[in-house]
Amino acid sequence: MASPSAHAAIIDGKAFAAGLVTRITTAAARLRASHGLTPGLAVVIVGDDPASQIYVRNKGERTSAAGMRSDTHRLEETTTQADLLALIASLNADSGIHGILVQLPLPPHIDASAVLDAIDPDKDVDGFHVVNAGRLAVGLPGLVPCTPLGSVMLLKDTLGDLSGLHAVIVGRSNIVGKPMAQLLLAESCTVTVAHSRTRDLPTLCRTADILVAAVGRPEMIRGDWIKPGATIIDVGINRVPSADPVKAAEGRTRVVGDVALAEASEVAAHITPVPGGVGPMTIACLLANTYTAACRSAGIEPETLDA
Ligand SMILES: Nc1nc(=O)c2c([nH]1)NC[C@@H]1CN(c3ccc(C(=O)N[C@@H](CCC(=O)O)C(=O)O)cc3)C=[N+]21
Repeated sequence: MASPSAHAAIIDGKAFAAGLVTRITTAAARLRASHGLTPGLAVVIVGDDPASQIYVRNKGERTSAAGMRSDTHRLEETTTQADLLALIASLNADSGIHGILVQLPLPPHIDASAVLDAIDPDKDVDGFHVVNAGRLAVGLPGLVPCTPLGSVMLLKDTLGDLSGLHAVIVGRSNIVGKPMAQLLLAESCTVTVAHSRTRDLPTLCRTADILVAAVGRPEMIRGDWIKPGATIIDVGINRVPSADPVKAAEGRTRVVGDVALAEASEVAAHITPVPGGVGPMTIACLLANTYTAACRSAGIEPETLDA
């Protein structure tokens, strides 16, 4: 069998996230020793979507392991918007809670943006509040959405200075695509945001030095869409039937990204895998934002968490 002509380096998000969590844990311990302050995160989940339950449990365990307070509020699927808003008001007023995360998606009878915008922006560790979106857009300090924040950390660790590089972001969501565009603009990239109406997406993607895939379509981005030597950030987490037909018939699944990893690896210089790439960075950045929010609540300058 012919050996592949080139092979991308895998960007090990899981290892980078582990290092970041260690630095956060150390910084949080120092904050407790110096100021008697323990960062506290409240996670609110409405309903019992199994994937959301796993993610929320995971997050609670990580928060506690980092020496922070973790409260999980599990509400029934039928919870009213008024009850959810009342809980958020009480968490906003709780001085022991520095971060509030309302797990998405919310049930259809609840207006998600009304709920997100009810969170105190200074406790909005997801960075989804309209005030934090505005702060990011104009370059003011605020809280930055975790997935884009973690993705840019990986890019800077891999490439160093990003200035002048052409970044193509596929996906224009408020939680990934748009904030990712703002962060990469702040790094002086030339940024193009593509979406479902973009014409000739493969040709556009081939102009990208940095390609960010955040569309939620399994393996949509193929090897021949990629510029040789590009760096690929795959934000997608898609559950698909197992590659093994026997296991698939038993209902077993696997997780794949928005990028066809094996094909893309033949062309790109660097690529984040799924799993083990951006996902672990999202959780690490949630802890980082909780630490940052706790420091700011007390007027303390957060320690640098850079590698
Ligand atoms: N308010 C809110 N904030 C969120 O940040 C948020 C949310 N709602 N709703 C759900 C999504 C999903 N999400 C993930 C984060 C990390 C992994 C992760 O670490 N995944 C691992 C394991 C993947 C697997 O095997 O399932 C990996 O990529 O390596 C996955 C999913 C955060 N979300």
